[in-house]
Amino acid sequence: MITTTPDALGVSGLTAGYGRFDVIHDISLRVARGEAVALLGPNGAGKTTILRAIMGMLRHKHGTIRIDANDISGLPAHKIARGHVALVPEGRRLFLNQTVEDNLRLGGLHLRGDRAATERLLSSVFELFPVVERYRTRPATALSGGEQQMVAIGRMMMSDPKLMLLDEPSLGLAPLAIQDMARALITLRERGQSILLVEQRVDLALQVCDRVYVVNGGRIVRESAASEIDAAGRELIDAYLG
Ligand SMILES: Nc1ncnc2c1ncn2[C@@H]1O[C@H](COP(=O)(O)OP(=O)(O)OP(=O)(O)O)[C@@H](O)[C@H]1O
Repeated sequence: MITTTPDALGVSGLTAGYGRFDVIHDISLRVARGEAVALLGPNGAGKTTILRAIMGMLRHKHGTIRIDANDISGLPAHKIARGHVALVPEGRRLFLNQTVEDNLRLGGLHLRGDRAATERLLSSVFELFPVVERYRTRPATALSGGEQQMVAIGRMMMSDPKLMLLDEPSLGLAPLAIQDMARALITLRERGQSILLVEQRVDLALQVCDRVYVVNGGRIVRESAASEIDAAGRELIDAYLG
């Protein structure tokens, strides 16, 4: 008997927008289990809107969203966040006056005090980001942008999600911090984490991801395996990104 593993994410025919205006149209995409996939596209293309619709933060008009074969299309955002999907939003949104550790523990609230599970997840964050462990008692505001991004990714890891969504994690970071973050994402993927990454930096997306979708004008206009993107393909993507 052939058994197929369900995709971590399957989006089909998704149309959504703000008020009466549709911003994304008939979006279909998938992230296989353990795969890292990028959404590339210019400003205003609709990438963040796709992430918001997946998270249930935005009601969609048409289409279905499946996580691990479960249809989550109608679920409210707080149910989708609970163990299904975690989002690192653009700008990170940490509680800057709280300690690094408190920010991380907030990501594990759904564990409802299960100490063993919380400590296991905290250890895996500290293993990936030793600097986060070193600064665990400091207020988040005392950390650099790159370190704060690590805390934001760590907070997402604390919810042990089936799928991680990241919205432009490289934004505003220095080149060295971007490289650190890329390495962390590659390690997460190697650990089997499924990832959907919104990026404007094509080099970062190709370094981290197995596949890319190009979004333009609210539609998917191209899909490629990262390994198949040669110089000409790269030029085409750069042209879309302006
Ligand atoms: N809350 C909102 N209300 C109305 N329109 C919105 C809202 N948020 C975004 N839009 C519009 O939806 C379109 C897509 O925006 P979106 O943020 O999804 O694009 P993006 O590809 O993520 O771009 P960026 O890289 O600039 O974040 C834009 O035209 C934007 O002006």
